[in-house]
Amino acid sequence: MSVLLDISHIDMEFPTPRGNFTALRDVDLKIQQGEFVSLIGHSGCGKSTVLNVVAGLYQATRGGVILNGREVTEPGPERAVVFQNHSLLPWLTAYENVELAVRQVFGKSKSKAEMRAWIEHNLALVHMSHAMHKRPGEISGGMKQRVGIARALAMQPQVLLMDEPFGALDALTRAHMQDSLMEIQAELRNTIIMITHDVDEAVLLSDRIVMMTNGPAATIGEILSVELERPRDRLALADNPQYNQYRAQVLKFLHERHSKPDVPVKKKAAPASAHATPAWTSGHTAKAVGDAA
Ligand SMILES: Nc1ncnc2c1ncn2[C@@H]1O[C@H](COP(=O)(O)OP(=O)(O)OP(=O)(O)O)[C@@H](O)[C@H]1O
Repeated sequence: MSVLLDISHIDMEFPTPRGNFTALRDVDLKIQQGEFVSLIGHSGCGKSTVLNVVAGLYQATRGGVILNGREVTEPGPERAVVFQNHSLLPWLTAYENVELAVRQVFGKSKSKAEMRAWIEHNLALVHMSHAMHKRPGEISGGMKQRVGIARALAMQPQVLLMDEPFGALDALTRAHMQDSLMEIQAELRNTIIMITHDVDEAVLLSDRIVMMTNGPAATIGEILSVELERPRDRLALADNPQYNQYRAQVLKFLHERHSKPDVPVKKKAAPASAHATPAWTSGHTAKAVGDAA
């Protein structure tokens, strides 16, 4: 396997009224084609910042990102993003929401019939064929998130970036979505970077778990390779000693070596320099974070 994505020695500083705040220091990570990588760490450590730099929404202060030999300087459809909260257009059906993205990417290269087949194929992948003509207001939260994932997949991105994609879902729906994502990844061999706070989710889904230290100047503390056979079955894994050992390793990192006292939570504002969220991102970036600044 070859390196698809090279996150090379990234520093990220944000200007604040009290001077520059260093969110990331020397984050360095090489990701292979077809790998599933999770980022885990305490709230406010800088996971979303890493993802936003890869998405091209932020420019790193130092270092950079190379995708397939080309430097990332702005957002692009080869890096589709799925955020925690879907951002479907409420007046369009599920089909039309996916169609919008497909037209942007394939409007010139696919015929109308090819586009229709492609949209239907991607909605089928996330088990949404039965509800593709419904509007977001008529479907559940999990279904909306499925449509967001279908929309991202339909762009055939080289990398799928997921920022807590299942964080807003109830436990059962979340488990279904995790299973669907594993099935899709087994079929398409997508390269995925996913932020999660959920240790079980990280171990279940990942090839590698990247554990981040607390900020300011957060960096990669440890990387755990998860060598559990695929396909993975959540019920069978519950009694698997290796699974439980991986789980314990991540918990130890988070709660012993890099524990964090509770901090007040405040809303994060997008910096003036950040690019506007483009149509190929799903959901929104503004969410509560522990502010270490
Ligand atoms: N636009 C910004 N301007 C100033 N500071 C920012 C900005 N975006 C993030 N930060 C700060 O950078 C640090 C990392 O934030 P980030 O959102 O990347 O953390 P996170 O690990 O994704 O958090 P969470 O798990 O809560 O989503 C935090 O201290 C945050 O307050």
